[in-house]
Formats: sequence, C-alpha cells, structure tokens
Amino acid sequence: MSLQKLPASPILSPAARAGHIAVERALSDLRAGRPVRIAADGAAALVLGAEALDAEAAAGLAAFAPLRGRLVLAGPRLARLGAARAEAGAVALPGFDPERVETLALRIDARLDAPVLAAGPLDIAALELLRLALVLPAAVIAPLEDGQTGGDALRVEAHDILAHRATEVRGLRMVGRAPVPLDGAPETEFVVFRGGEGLRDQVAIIVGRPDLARPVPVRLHSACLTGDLFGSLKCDCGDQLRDTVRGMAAGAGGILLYLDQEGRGNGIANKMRAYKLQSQGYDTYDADELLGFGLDQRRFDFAAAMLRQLGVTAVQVFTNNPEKIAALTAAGLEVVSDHRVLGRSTPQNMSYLAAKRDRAGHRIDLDTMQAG
Ligand SMILES: Nc1nc2c(ncn2[C@@H]2O[C@H](COP(=O)(O)OP(=O)(O)OP(=O)(O)O)[C@@H](O)[C@H]2O)c(=O)[nH]1
Ligand SMILES: [Zn+2]
Repeated sequence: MSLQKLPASPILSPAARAGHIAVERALSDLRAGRPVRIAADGAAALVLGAEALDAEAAAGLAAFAPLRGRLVLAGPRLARLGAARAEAGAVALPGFDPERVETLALRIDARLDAPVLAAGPLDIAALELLRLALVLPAAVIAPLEDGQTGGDALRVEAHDILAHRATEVRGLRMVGRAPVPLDGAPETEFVVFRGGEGLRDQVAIIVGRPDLARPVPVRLHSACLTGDLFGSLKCDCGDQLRDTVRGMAAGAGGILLYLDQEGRGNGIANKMRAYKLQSQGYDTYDADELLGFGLDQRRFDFAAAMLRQLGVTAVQVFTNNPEKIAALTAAGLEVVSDHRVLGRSTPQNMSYLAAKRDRAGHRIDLDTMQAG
C-alpha cells in the first residue's frame, strides 16, 4: 500500500459532534479561568479549576451558591492529604476561600481539615475536564438550584466529557503533510493529524521509505519541551528522539509519532509544578501524585489509529515502556518485536530513570547506558 493512499477517518454522529465541540469550548474556557456549567443526572453546577480561584472568581461563584460549594480532589491528592481512600472525593466549601482551596489542592504540607464526601458523576466529569484542559485536577464546584441557569457559563454534559477521549480517537484525521528534510535524515515527511490527546496536533514523521508490507520500525514519542528542544539533563528524551530518527534513516526507514503528551499527558504547567516538587526531594511519580495525577495519564490508542491511517499493520516498536507495547497490541496492531531506546545517563537524570524502572516497570538498565 502506498503512503499516499489514506483511508478516510470515521465521521462522528451529529449528537456526538455537538457534545465534542461543547467539551472543546469548555476546555478553552477553563484554561482561561472562566467557570463552565456541567450537567449530570438532572443536577447542574458551575465548575472552575482550583488554580483559577481568586477573590473575584470566588465572589462570582458565591453569588450562585453562597453556602453549598465543594472542592473535588483526585484520589492520589486526597491520599496525600491523609484520607483513607484511593478514589476521588469532595470536601465542603462553606465559602469559596481561595487560600484554603490552594492549600488543599496544592501545598505539600497540607492535611485534610474536613470530612471527605463521595464524588458523584458531576464531580468525576469535572476532574476529567480539568485533566483534559491540562490544568491542576482540583475542581471548585458551585451547585445550581433548579431554575438557576448559571449565567452565561458555557454548558456541557458530563457524559460528553467522559466520552471525549474516545471521541477524539474516532475523529482523528490527517490535516496536512509535507517533506521536511532533517539533519541526519534527509528523506523525511511530516504528516499532521488532528485529534487524539492533548490540545495540539499530533505528528507522524515518516523517515525514509519504510516498506509497509513488512513490520515497520516505529517509535511513539511523547512531547518533552525541556528535553527534546532544549537538551534538558533531567530526562533522556532528546537523545531518544534524535537517535531514533537517525537510526531509522540509516536503516530501512521507519515512523516516529510525535505525540502531544507533554509531562506524561499532564501538560507543561503541571510538569513544572512536578519539577519544583522534585527539587524538594520527591521522585517523578510522587510529585505527580501530590498534584492529583495517577502514575501515567497517557493513552496510546490514538497512536495506533494514526499508524493504521498510514497503512501500518505490523510494527517493530522502539521503547522501554511496556505500556506502549501493550496499548498497540490491544489496539489490534501486530507487534513483531520491541527494542530498547537508551539515551545518556546524567547525574541529573539517574533518579528519574531509576524511578521509571522501579515504579513503572520500564526496561532500563542503568549500567549499560552511556554516561553523558
Ligand atoms: N509528569 C512528568 N512528566 C515527565 C517528567 N519527566 C519527563 N516527563 C515526560 O515524560 C514523557 C516521556 O515520554 P517518552 O520518552 O515518549 O515515554 P516513556 O514513557 O519514557 O517511554 P520510552 O521513552 O518509549 O521508553 C514526556 O511527555 C516528558 O515530557 C516528570 O518528571 N514528570
Ligand atoms: Zn524529557
């Protein structure tokens, strides 16, 4: 099959499309610090990211729900605050006190100061929306009474939020492609897809002319601004990126998927929050948990969909991360072999690499890595 012949991407139903668009607009509002109105099971509430709660926003929410607010926190954050639970929950906010909200949502020495209530479907959808918006997963909720509209806040349904990631995969489509010769890989084409994960586009970088009738060398590479672009010593991403492209160019070609999953899918702002915590002694996973994230937010089903749209059915995967291999296999691609991709070890990235090995099962052998 030729790389030029692309299968058409599936079309969403009108209802799914309307819901999808509402979620995209809601993400934009939340990122700008504006509340959105989420409805679930006949209930509705105004929802704002905890990081956007200042005195003015608090007064705005209090006008709708003066005494009945709540702060919804993710399971890992609640556990860090001392709660005996692993799942998301809420604490009552009798007023919308920005200082208390910041303490409970972000500070490292904070402890719970109120009982934890079970999180309902609206709360779960609010957290998911904040994760999709790449802001801190802590939701300030102002429940609306029957008949209260929530002013001009954008309206979104909880079920559309929860369906968003799957809808993104179904709506994934190619939007542009062009040759971009690279240093060390002169015959290279960039193919841009819209949809998937994150808030920007995904890029498939086709190096050389891989034979699609045979297993194609493939790397799924999550964006890392600090490592890929600036050569940060804190991780191994830049080396992995460049070494893989050069290796594909020197061999029979291959495809590198550059995925909009900065900070393991948490976004650059949360990654910097996590880096700050790491400078205070937490490892890469503990830091994410303190912020309310699980071990890894990323999904790779849309990466498999990108490969399929490019005509790939069987792959040789370049990764140390068993989750990537499992995800491609689960998505129906034949993973014929897997290969490790080792960058340099530096004094600054040793503990990061060791944490990936010990806590997330990455196949990293620090002794065989080249010191940088
Ligand atoms: N949250 C968080 N993300 C990080 C940190 N350090 C690096 N990252 C991100 O981790 C991701 C690493 O991506 P990859 O190298 O593709 O993935 P990997 O899981 O390490 O797997 P392989 O490299 O394929 O073995 C990038 O999105 C980085 O931005 C960190 O300390 N915290
Ligand atoms: Zn990195």
